[in-house]
Amino acid sequence: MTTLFENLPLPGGRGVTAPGAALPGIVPAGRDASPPDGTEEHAGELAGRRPVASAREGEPAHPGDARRRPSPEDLVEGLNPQQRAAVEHRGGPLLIVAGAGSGKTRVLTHRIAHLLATREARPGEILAITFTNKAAAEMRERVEQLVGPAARTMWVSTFHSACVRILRREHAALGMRSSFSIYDAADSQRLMQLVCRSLDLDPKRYPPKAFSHKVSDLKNELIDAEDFAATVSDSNAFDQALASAYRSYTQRLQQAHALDFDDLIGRTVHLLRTFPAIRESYRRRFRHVLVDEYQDTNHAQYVLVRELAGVASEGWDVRERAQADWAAVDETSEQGGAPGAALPPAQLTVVGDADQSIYAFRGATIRNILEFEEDYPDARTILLEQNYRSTQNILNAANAVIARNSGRRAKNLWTAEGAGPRIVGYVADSDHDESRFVADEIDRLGDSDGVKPGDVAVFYRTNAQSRSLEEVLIRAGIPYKVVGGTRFYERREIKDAIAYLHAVANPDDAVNVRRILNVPKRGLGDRTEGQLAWFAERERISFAAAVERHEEVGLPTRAATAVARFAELLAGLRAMVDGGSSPAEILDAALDRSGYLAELRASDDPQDASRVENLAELHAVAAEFRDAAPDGTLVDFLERVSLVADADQIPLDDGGRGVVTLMTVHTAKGLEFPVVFVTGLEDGTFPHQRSLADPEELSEERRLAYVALTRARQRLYLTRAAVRTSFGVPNQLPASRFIDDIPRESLEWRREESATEAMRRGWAAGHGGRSRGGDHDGDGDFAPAFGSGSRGERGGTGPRTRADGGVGAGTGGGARGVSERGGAAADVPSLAVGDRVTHDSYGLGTVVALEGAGASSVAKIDFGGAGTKRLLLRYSPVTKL
Ligand SMILES: Nc1ncnc2c1ncn2[C@@H]1O[C@H](COP(=O)(O)OP(=O)(O)OP(=O)(O)O)[C@@H](O)[C@H]1O
Ligand SMILES: [Mg+2]
Repeated sequence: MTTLFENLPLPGGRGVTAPGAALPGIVPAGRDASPPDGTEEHAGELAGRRPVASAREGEPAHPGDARRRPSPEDLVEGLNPQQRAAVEHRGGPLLIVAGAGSGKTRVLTHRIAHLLATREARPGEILAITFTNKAAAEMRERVEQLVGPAARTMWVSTFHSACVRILRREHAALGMRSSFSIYDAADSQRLMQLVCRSLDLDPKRYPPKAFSHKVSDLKNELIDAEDFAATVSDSNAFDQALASAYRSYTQRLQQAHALDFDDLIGRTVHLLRTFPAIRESYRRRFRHVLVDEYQDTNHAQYVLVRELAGVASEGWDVRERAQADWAAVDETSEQGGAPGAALPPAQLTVVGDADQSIYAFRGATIRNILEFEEDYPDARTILLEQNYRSTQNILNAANAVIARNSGRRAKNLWTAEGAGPRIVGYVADSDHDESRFVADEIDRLGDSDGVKPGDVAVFYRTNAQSRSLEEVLIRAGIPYKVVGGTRFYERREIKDAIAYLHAVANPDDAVNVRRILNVPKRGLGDRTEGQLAWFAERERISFAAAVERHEEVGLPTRAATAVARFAELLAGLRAMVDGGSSPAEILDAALDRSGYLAELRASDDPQDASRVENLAELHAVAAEFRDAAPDGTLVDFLERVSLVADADQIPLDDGGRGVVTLMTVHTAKGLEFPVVFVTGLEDGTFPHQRSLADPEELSEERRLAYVALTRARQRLYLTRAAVRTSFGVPNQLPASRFIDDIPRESLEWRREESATEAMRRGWAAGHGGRSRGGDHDGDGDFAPAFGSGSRGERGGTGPRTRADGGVGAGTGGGARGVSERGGAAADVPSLAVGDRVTHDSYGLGTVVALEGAGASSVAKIDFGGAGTKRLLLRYSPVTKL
């Protein structure tokens, strides 16, 4: 078969490239071998249930797999006594709490293998939950290595993937289509925007984005629109607006046959709570529920686990549990799974580390781990204290940083690895200088110690920090990969292409149909869209149905013709679905027949060329899907791409040397690397600016720092920039308070800002500063003044220029706060929000926000037609009117 992309080299020269290529952890819906609902295989499972030892006799051997299966004894070999106890524990719920790198994930994997090797469980009875699809694939692979291909029928997945699987099976009970769409965060924000617009809400007072977050928080607490509306007081205008937006948002999702990410969990909880027979069937199926990274579960996920596993009534005798388990299962199977049958709870194993809870902003609550014992009174808790990942110096640093959080269980991680090299600290002049140090050091380690790029990870607090690292790595010729950032699936062309597929798979998906109505341009503007939307509302039909019935809408001729062609296009693509075409073929047809690809190809904008490449990459993902799942439907494919988490973009090993991984600390959870650079260790960067005044947020930042430091196995670098440019504005930031906590003897400064340097810089700022007059908007960059200028000048070649008059009185000595020395503050116009100003190039504007003080004051100014700009006032020709 020929494809549209035949003549295009695929990016990276490989058949399938990293984004989405691995897409592990999700099996296409309906393709799972073992339905949980008491039919077919499952019924057989129950009927064939015999005492433990003979349970698997009838299982087919795996020809061609001649490796000796490890014995249960092999599986606990090399584990320490606590790890071993955790692997061998049977009966009541088990909580494993332990610091980073103590083998929690390893214990979970070995525990699964052990249950299988002792024949106490069949693979189909195991549900293991991990935090990312990548972690799921890794765990499945490791179990497979240990016990062979039987592992394939286990459910190892993320919460979201497991819920999608359940919902696709049980959709009928909830009155949903099995082909429901899944809206990611961007989709749901778009929908919220539409909702707010149609409710005529002033976006300044009621920002749709904030509403999206609030709705997500409510859903994580399992509070639906009606529940919420009932709690809102008449006098609270904000909450009232939120309540109506929430209600309308919920309706729109339903009309679109779509679920957002939070719904995946919430609807599954609702399903299990509302239909006892369905709940029982899953409880009968999953006799072992294991959850990794339990500290990051939110309330909805917590309830989900409880619903799936069940809770023992008080006084349940743990020792009798195993026996009762079999008896009860036999009983229920005879009753055909009647609700209310006395089924003992599944064996629940959760592992986590309260010190690594870093998702409070998504509603994760440490409470789930701290109070596990209260919630599960017969739970056993096992602590692991030996760390197998890092050197003692790294652990000393991590222990010291986390020790300052209050209200935690003290832990004392130790390692038999020895002290290892000391942690290296580096104070750079600027963010570019910092990046350069990282690149130089990676090079040096390669030459002197044979460290491969794939051994190295560079972490930062926020995605925006990756850009200067990228620039420097590209120049240094060091292969790297950014995980997160502008994610592949968030690129415009990829979202457009996927919107086409959604529109084809699910005609009721209004958001996606509307997204592509005029993409590529068909001369269908807001007016036509509005007319169609209005018609849909009046007729109580979907937007796509309105497109089909366009003749009745009363559109002007030109628009009518264009809409007719659009309707034809969608109908043709839908016919391909019915005709059994693969997602890859449908994708090709959509991009071809719509003219989307042709338009990009005809363009001479270089960005459009890379868009074509990205689409080729998406085609490669679809083609790979076709090869892996020849019967996979369009819905299956969309499900797979919707659920790719950031952490799944970590590249596959490239020719054995790998590539440097750049990622945020959040994404790094659970991973480990021989060499780790933690960059941007400044108060205001990491810890994040907005956490500085809030003790709870600061505690979370501290946990984040603990996660960052504990990813390192052998070498750890901590770097900071004395001046960091963010959003085009240079800021002078003091050292991160986390650095101060690290024991001196574990840390060696490769370059520390000396007092003389600080003084010299003070002199430079006072006497040799840049002339005034430049301006900087949010998209601009200070690189000419800072980045490239300071690059390569390390070692102090003369005075350096500074835009920010504040200098280092405190930067080396640990004093906090931005100094305002330098005499420039007087030049800064004093502004207030709402002031009218004039700017030499942008004209008239209104101040909408202010940040910083004195020489580092930044104003956000709305210049109407010229857009909203963020300006460093000291360098901007702004005059107050
Ligand atoms: N008993 C052991 N013997 C040898 N290596 C071990 C042992 N236990 C764990 N390890 C190794 O230590 C490293 C850390 O283990 P693992 O990733 O399971 O820790 P973790 O507690 O899950 O960490 P995190 O909190 O970061 O998720 C891994 O490389 C693992 O293979
Ligand atoms: Mg782990």
